Amino acid sequence: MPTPFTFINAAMSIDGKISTRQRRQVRISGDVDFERMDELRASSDAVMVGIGTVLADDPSLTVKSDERRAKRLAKGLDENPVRIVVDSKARIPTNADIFRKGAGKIIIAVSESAAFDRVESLRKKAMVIMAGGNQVDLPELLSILDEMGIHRLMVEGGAGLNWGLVKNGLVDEIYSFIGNLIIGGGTAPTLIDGEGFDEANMPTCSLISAEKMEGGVLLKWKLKNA
Ligand SMILES: NC(=O)C1=CN([C@@H]2O[C@H](COP(=O)(O)OP(=O)(O)OC[C@H]3O[C@@H](n4cnc5c(N)ncnc54)[C@H](O)[C@@H]3O)[C@@H](O)[C@H]2O)C=CC1
Ligand SMILES: Nc1nc(O)c(N)c(N[C@@H]2O[C@H](COP(=O)(O)O)[C@@H](O)[C@H]2O)n1
Repeated sequence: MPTPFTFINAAMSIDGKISTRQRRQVRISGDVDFERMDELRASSDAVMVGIGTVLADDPSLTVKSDERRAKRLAKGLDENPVRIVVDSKARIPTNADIFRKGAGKIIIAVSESAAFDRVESLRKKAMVIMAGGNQVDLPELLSILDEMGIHRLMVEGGAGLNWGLVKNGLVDEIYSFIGNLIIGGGTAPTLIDGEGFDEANMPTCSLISAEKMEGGVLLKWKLKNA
């Protein structure tokens, strides 16, 4: 089944953490990296995050630049890409910023384990896609998205969703900005968490580019099996 071209974009510390041990957001990127991220959002059909990121950071996932939103409108697109939250148990608060800020389509992907009344209240706010039994079935979700015309998918974390996608071989490229700080903490989320790969199954990548940026470095990787 075809799936979209899917890339993860994230910012991490020197030691590979993407937030603090309390899951508090850290400003790792500088203005240049935030502009690059905004351009990636504007050029994508959809932007996806996990429910952990929504509960921790309450992102709006909107395109921030007026000019980029205007360019999308001029092309006949919505001003924001489709915003997608992977939320097996339909835990997203109905007053989350994603519902309150920015125009455009919103998709909440849930599983059969989500409570019926939660799903019904979300249907008033967004399109709901049900895929999977206990957890969202990511291969099924991505093939549904592809059928819907979403062919370029930007994933903005967090650590658990990144793992689920990489584990299932659904990621084509990973872009990570490594900022010049150390967060530390054995329980702080890293770029990819989950249970981890056995040595025999670890995916390998080829380096697309390495660029010095704002005291840090932007690495772009292509997954070899993609
Ligand atoms: N520095 C950066 O670039 C970014 C940092 N973050 C940070 O990441 C942290 C959130 O990461 P996590 O807690 O790991 O949450 P997450 O955003 O990765 O969401 C994980 C949740 O997604 C749901 N899910 C449903 N189906 C799944 C599947 N098949 N596979 C995996 N997950 C599935 C599960 O409920 C799971 O707990 C926050 O602290 C946030 O600040 C998030 C985005 C970007
Ligand atoms: N790329 C990047 N750099 C950082 O330094 C960050 N702290 C984050 N965090 C993620 O950015 C998203 C913010 O979205 P909105 O501005 O609310 O649209 C959110 O997903 C954070 O986790 N990213």
